[in-house]
Amino acid sequence: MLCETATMSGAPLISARSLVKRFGSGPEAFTAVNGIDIEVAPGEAFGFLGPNGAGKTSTMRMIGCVSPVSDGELRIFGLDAATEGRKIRARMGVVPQLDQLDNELTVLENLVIYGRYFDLSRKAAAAKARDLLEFVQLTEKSDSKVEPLSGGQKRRVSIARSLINDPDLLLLDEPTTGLDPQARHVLWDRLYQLKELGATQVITTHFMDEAEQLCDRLVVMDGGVIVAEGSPQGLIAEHVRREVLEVRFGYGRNEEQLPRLDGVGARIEVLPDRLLIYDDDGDGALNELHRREVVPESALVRRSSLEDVFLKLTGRTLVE
Ligand SMILES: Nc1ncnc2c1ncn2[C@@H]1O[C@H](COP(=O)(O)OP(=O)(O)OP(=O)(O)O)[C@@H](O)[C@H]1O
Repeated sequence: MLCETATMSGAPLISARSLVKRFGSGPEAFTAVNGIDIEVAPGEAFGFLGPNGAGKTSTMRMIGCVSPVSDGELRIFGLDAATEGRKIRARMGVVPQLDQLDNELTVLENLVIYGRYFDLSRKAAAAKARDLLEFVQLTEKSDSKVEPLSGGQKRRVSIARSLINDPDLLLLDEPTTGLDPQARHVLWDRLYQLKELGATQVITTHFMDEAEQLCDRLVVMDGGVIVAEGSPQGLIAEHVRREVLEVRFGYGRNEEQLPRLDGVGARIEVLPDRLLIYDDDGDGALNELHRREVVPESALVRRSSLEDVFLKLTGRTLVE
């Protein structure tokens, strides 16, 4: 097995209480994470979803024990992150937002050298590295330099590298940012496979589809605080209706349609480029538009998503 999750009699793997990250001091101080509480159970895929600047990376860096906690308590594997960072880091795998691979070395060498940091013998590190490259489907690139690899391949090397110490916890910061759709799907597949093998994953993302695909449970962050928490489907059921009818009447001309739409759907959200009409029966809402002889430029019924949850909770879209 690639990852064996620590089972600690049901104790959370990560537990944060009133966690704060402050940058600077005095009147110049900026609070990036403002008193969040989280718990991550062994085997869980846990996500931080939020727009740029929400505080996801700052939180992740505290969990990764590379950025000190400013206030509150953070325990990982039952250990205090403030004092036991070294022990915690030894049991974690980290895939940072930007790949930190050595372009001059081969793919295999990158993994072997990393394994040496964890006191693996060269032979053991090489054997482990080969297993991991097979897992991320890059065996044929083992002896290639990293430099010419595609973004998706580099990401997979980073994932393989993060697993070299058989981590009990894997931290993935924006794992698919900058990748094309096909590379994203390959990566999702590998992460899903890891989860099946029992790995505990903490993922930050500003892609709602990624959060829906990968996370068992997530917190939605905005402005350094948690605005919602639950499973992707649970959050959608709690905060928005099952379906959305998206209609466009022309940029900037959507709001003026509202009087004609009174009573259509359960709730209407106005965006500059479209109206979102939430209802458990999107086709029913569309039929009602037809009955009223309201003819938009375009109309589309889709399933509600985490993007809709975010919009409802903050009044903003995730990617603005
Ligand atoms: N070293 C730092 N010094 C001062 N401010 C910082 C520092 N690092 C982050 N910040 C600020 O803290 C806030 C949260 O940043 P953070 O990187 O945690 O957000 P994020 O949710 O990960 O966003 P992104 O999706 O862009 O990575 C931002 O306003 C950012 O400018």
